[in-house]
Order: sequence, then structure tokens, then C-alpha cells
Amino acid sequence: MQGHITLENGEIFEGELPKGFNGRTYGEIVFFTGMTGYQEVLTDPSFYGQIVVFTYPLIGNYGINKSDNESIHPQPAGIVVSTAAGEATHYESKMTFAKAAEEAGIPVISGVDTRALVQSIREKGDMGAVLAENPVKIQEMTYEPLGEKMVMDEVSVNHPETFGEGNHHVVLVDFGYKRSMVKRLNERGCRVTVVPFDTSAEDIKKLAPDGLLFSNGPGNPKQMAEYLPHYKVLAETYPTLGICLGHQLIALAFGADTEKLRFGHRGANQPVQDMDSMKVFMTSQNHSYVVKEDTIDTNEFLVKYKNINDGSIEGLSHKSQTIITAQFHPEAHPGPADSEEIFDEFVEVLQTKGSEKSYA
Ligand SMILES: NC(=O)CC[C@H](N)C(=O)O
Repeated sequence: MQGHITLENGEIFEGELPKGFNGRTYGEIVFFTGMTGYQEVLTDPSFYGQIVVFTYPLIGNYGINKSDNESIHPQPAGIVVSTAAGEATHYESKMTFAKAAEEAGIPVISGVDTRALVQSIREKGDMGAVLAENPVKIQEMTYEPLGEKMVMDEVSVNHPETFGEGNHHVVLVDFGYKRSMVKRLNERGCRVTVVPFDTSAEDIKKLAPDGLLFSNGPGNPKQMAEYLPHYKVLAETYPTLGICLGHQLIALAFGADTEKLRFGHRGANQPVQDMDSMKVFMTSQNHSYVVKEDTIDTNEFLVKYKNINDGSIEGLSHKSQTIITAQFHPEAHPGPADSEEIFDEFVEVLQTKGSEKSYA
């Protein structure tokens, strides 16, 4: 059946919605540029509540497998594609993309002129949008910017859970984590305990961690303002790695500021430079917010990584404490594993229990 995307700025795009769809889906519309990786996007909690436009024109051709889910629950509010493959041709495929989205209750609108839609988002920025059978009057759009809402209760675990075995124990503070982060640490001899985002310092201490990982997650990092002093204490107490939202929270906790990009970095080929070695590598990314460079206290932090495309901050390293952060996704999934060595560095620090070695 026919469907429409109405953007907050009044523009309307046509497409095909699944038969029988009779609701309205609201969300912040963003675009993802990876050629593959739609299964990870469907299940990455950082996309919670967003309507994701895939720029690659054919989505679903290798189906959905058993191993690539990043979380149990489907996460985006809606999906926009040019062509949704009707058939999946991969030996590991268990289900078609359309079927997986349907079972998850995520509406997929296909046959959309995604090039024109993405051009509009690039020009005007990420904004609210509605998927519905008919265009929606702007006055009827009750879209509430996700960034302003506290969404952690929707994505963080309710109680601690431990994965894998190993000599080192990492406590992952969960803001909507991706499973591949746990896998990368398990592969490196770490046992990982995932804990709710608001776990107290005493409860974390009881788990006797060798280090902490502050995970990725949806929304504006400033939604966590009341927890920042707590996270600062945690990062000062244990060797800490912060990824994406985790990076932003550490920066905020230590007094820096964040801002929203006009349109986010979402894809699998964002070039990042290591400002020490000057080496450039390709990264997987998925974020709207960035740390503002002029607000970083350079007596305390070294800007370790920068984005080659727009010069934005991609990671920090504390000068005297064992804290390292990455705005990109070293766990990859989807995308290149060029930056996985950040996990090696982190585990190396855990080996010395953070006492002798700092990252910088
Ligand atoms: N992947 C993430 O952790 C995203 C962080 C944050 N929600 C942002 O959009 O910038």
C-alpha cells in the first residue's frame, strides 16, 4: 500500500508501506551510508527511536542470520529504503529482512527516492519525521526530540549479567550496549559483567572490576547530566574505556561540552587520524553529537583522534589517568575492524591494573 514520509520541515516523500500498516511512526530521521550492515542497524540500541534511511539502494539481499544481532530487541522506530530485496541469497540467512522487520514491528517504507531524501537531510539536518499512509499536517506532528528525553530505562539492562571467562574482569556500564563490544573483550581474555547505567559505586566495587567500559547508547549525552559526577568518580577509580556515548559522557563529566552535528556520522567508512602516529584508519560510526574541541581541558586530556572529513573530535586520552575514549566504534560491526587495537591497548592496561601505565 502507498505510504508517505512527512518531514518536520513540510517536505513529503512517497513510498510503499507493508499491507495493513495503519499506524503512524514518529522519530528523528537519520541516514546510514554503509553498503551492508542492515542487521546490525536493526538491532543497535543507539538507533533507538530513530527512523533510519539507508543510502545504499538495495537492502536485504543477504538476509538476516543468527549471529549478527547487536541486541535482543529491534531498535529503530522505522526504516526507509529504495529497494527492499524480496529474496535473501546467503547460506547463513534464516529470514528475509522484510520478515525480520515485520516480526519486530518496525515499519519499512520502500521505493522511496532516498537520494533526494538524504540530500534534504544533509541540507536541513536530522529532524523529526512521520511514516504514515497519508501525509501528515505539520501541526499534527507530536514529535518530541529524542535528544531531550531520558531513554536509558528503555535500553539499559535491569540487572547485572556476566559473559565469558578470563583473567580480567571488565564491568560494562550499559547505556544500550552492542554485543560486539562484549565479544571483542571476551576474545581478549576478559570476563564482562554488564550492569545498569545507574549502578552505584559500591555495587560496582563489589564486582571487583579491573576496568570499566562505558558503552554506546541513544540520545543526547546531556540527558545523563545528574549522573556525570558519579561517572567521573568511576573513571578516576578504574581504568576506563568510553565508546561513542561513553566517550561523550566522560568528556562531559570532566567539564567539556558537547553539541549536535547538523547530520550525524552513520556508516562504515569514516576516516579517523591518530594524532600521535598520524596513521589514518577507517571506522564504523553512528552518532549525532560530538565533543566541542575548544571546551576540552588540554592540561588534562590529549585529543587522541580526529575525523579527517570534518575535523571533529574522535577520541581522548587522559594525560595522567587510565582513561581513553573513542567516538567511533572500534568493535566495528558493521564496518571495518581497523581500530580494534584500542581493545588491545585497554587490556594491556588492565594487565598492569592501571597502576603503572597511563594511555597518553
Ligand atoms: N552510538 C552511540 O553511542 C551514539 C551516541 C549518541 N547517542 C549520539 O548520537 O551522538
